[in-house]
Amino acid sequence: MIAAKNISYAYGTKQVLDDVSLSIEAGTITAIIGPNGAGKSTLLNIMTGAIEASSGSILLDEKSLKSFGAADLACRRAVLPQSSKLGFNFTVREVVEMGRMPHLDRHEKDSGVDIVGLAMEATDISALEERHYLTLSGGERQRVDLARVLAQIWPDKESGSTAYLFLDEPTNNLDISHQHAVLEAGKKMASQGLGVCCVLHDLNLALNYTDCTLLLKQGRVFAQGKTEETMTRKILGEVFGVDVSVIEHEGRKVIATQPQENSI
Ligand SMILES: Nc1ncnc2c1ncn2[C@@H]1O[C@H](COP(=O)(O)OP(=O)(O)OP(=O)(O)O)[C@@H](O)[C@H]1O
Repeated sequence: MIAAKNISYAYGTKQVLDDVSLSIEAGTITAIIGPNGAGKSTLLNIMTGAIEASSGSILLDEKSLKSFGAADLACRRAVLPQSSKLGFNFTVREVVEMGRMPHLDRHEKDSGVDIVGLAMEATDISALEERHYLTLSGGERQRVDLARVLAQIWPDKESGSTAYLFLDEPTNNLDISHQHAVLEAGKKMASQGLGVCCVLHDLNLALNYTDCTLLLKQGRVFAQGKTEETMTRKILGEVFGVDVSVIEHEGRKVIATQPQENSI
């Protein structure tokens, strides 16, 4: 389990997280949702060790995240940031291969499994393998970045330890079919034992694909628990200031929204 315990954080004098706790369990997919500026990305950055909390702690298998070296941590958790910072013109395969770099000096046994190829298949980019990353569209780049982080923590039965996947708005720039494909890939990784945590703005994707949800409002936990129990008309209405209906349609739950008067 990776757990954030009583996390608070301020940028200078601006308090953006206040006493937030969240556990990501192996085999589950968790959504972090909330309005713009609620602190979702900041929480993700703290949980992955990119920034340090002002107070509180992050525990990975009950040990402080700070006690893990960079190489060990890279094999235990992968992070898809909101936007890629890759500036060099590598090919798609080279970018995805970068995800395997943390494993190279761990004397990884050559199992004959082409993890890079599998990660490309999972994100539907195999046909782009030889293309140069900087020539791709925004959505294609997003899928290549996802393949790179999937390759980084691809389920490995022999390692014996759980890995965690953190995705910050992974459906940005993606068409509807690839949005579902990304969440399917996340669910599949969870079903293979990983713990997955995604910041999502699309409430329908969160409702239909995730097991647990944390709703943040102005840096505080407004609600958390099983997705079907937290993503209710009342709670979503209070968090987002919109009128929400949760309806069943052909076996799926659908969230329909309309603005409340003076909602912003
Ligand atoms: N480097 C920074 N310096 C100062 N304030 C920051 C910095 N980064 C983020 N903030 C502020 O912290 C608050 C939380 O930001 P954060 O990016 O965590 O929100 P978010 O919930 O992920 O928002 P969004 O849905 O818009 O991506 C916002 O008010 C933001 O303006």
